[in-house]
Amino acid sequence: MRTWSSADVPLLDGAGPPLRLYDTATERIRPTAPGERATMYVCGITPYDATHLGHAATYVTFDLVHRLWRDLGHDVHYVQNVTDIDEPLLERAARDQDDWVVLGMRETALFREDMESLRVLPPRQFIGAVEAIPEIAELVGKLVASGAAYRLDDPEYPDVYHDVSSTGHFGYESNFGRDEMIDLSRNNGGDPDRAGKRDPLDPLLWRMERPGEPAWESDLGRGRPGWHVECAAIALNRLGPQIDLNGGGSDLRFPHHECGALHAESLTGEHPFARHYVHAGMIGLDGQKMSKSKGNLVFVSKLRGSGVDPNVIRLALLAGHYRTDRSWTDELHRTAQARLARWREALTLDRGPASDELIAKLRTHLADDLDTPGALAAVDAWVEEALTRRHDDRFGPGSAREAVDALLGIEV
Ligand SMILES: Nc1ncnc2c1ncn2[C@@H]1O[C@H](COS(=O)(=O)NC(=O)[C@@H](N)CS)[C@@H](O)[C@H]1O
Ligand SMILES: [Zn+2]
Repeated sequence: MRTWSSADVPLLDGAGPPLRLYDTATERIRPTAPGERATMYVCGITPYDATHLGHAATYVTFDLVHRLWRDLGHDVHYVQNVTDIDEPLLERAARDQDDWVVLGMRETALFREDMESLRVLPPRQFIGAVEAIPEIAELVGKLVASGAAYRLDDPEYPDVYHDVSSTGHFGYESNFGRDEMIDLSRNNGGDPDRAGKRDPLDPLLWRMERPGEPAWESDLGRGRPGWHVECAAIALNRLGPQIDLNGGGSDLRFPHHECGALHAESLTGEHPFARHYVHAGMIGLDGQKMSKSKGNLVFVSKLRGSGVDPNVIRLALLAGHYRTDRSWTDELHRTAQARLARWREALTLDRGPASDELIAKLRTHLADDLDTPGALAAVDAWVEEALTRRHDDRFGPGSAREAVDALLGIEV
């Protein structure tokens, strides 16, 4: 699937400290120690109701990781999927008498536009679940052959499930207790109550064809893949058996990333699948999580259509820490608007304070688990200095502007 076009990223002199991030599995902030090549798999959208501000906040978060790893000189291999076949998509298409393929394409096109406007750098590969079905089916076939996966003895729909005991590590990624996992599975597309499963938590790998549902030929029989295995296959086949970072919003902590790790580790025998599992907090609207089911969505495209500068949207989302559940409010929007205007005034001066201290502070704050509040405050301080006292460093404003662009993705 076509990815989107990239904003230019200014190259800055020098380098900052290694990027340290909170890892859900080890429950600690640890250095991300990628080699020359840094590998990152971030779960993409299910293409309907795209792109709301929750999606935007999560993709901007991982854009910061992408930009920081580049600033540290790594070759970043970033892969993202599109879940262009799944229950929720089929349901939405049915509700709107839409063709599910057309709906997916339309929303994916809008998502690309929104990502470009927010200056989110594109993944190197942007892969749809449908186009990946052959490789997903192949992975499931290997799990069946290894005995880690099994067929339900349901004569009508002998679906294929993954035995969660097959790696001996199930639960390490999310650190949730069993009851909580059962609950989350039930509320996030799982089927813990289905009769015949070895363990209620066993995730679906392959769903045999149901009347009226899209289905694809495979050695497993006509059907379609489960949700989690699509991300395991797409990541493994492009990034290798172990990756530096598997990311998404915190609602993917369980079951999605736990089951993805199960599928990957069961196939490769390598543990952990990802050295960092990174989860971004939920964006709400006036205190309620922004979600498709609640219908309280604020769309990037609507804000853009009403003349809001995407840099304002990005700056507003950066004002809170990425792991904090937070709300989009008018106050947040207005504050970002004023902040961007003030930054623009100072960063376009032809003389101002020197920038090297600011650049060092930006790198240090962002390397500390993406401390964007600290980073924005550092820019505020430089801007105040530039607008209230005389400085005559000819290169200060220009190089500060390049750093704000390269590291925060904000273009003034
Ligand atoms: N309110 C929200 N705040 C922050 N992130 C959100 C919010 N809602 C969804 N997300 C994140 O946005 C990304 C896309 O969400 S999604 O469209 O529902 N799609 C999926 O979760 C799957 N296609 C992942 S394979 C996910 O990382 C999800 O965790
Ligand atoms: Zn995913």
